[in-house]
Amino acid sequence: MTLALALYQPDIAQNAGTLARAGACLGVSLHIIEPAGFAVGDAGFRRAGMDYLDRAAITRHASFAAFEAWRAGARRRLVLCTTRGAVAYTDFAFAPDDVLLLGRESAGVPEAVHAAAQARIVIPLAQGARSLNVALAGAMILGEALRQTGGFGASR
Ligand SMILES: C[S@@+](CC[C@H](N)C(=O)[O-])C[C@H]1O[C@@H](n2cnc3c(N)ncnc32)[C@H](O)[C@@H]1O
Repeated sequence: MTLALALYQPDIAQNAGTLARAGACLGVSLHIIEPAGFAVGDAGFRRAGMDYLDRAAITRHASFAAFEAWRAGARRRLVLCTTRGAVAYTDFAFAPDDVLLLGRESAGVPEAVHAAAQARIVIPLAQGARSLNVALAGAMILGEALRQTGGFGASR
């Protein structure tokens, strides 16, 4: 089993498409927790994902509850990437089957989702900076998780 990315109610098709392409290139599945602010057939999603979307493993979950039901069945840990994280991502010990959850561009995740995660990790930022673009944050954290777990070059 390999790492997975999950997007909580993403607002911006281009960000989700960028992460779908990253997932396809790096052998990582992508879970989209609905409702999203765009249809998965959206032109911006397809433009960002390009032909890599044909190779992407994308699962759409109708709600956070549905996503949690899948995750419970799969027995996978939920690692929330959040500007309110307690642990720097470089100090966190990733497991090869972790699910890395990214929040919504406009609002992150609600408290209940924050509380449901087994870990909350942060990319420490310069003083006064609020947050990174979600696709960039996802790429940085996924890169570290793949490095730690020997996941580069593996397939799903
Ligand atoms: C644009 S940010 C959301 C901003 C939102 N106002 C908030 O405070 O959560 C979108 C998502 O990118 C990820 N992200 C952005 N910057 C991050 C950071 N420094 N550390 C960890 N995750 C980050 C988080 O998953 C976040 O929910």
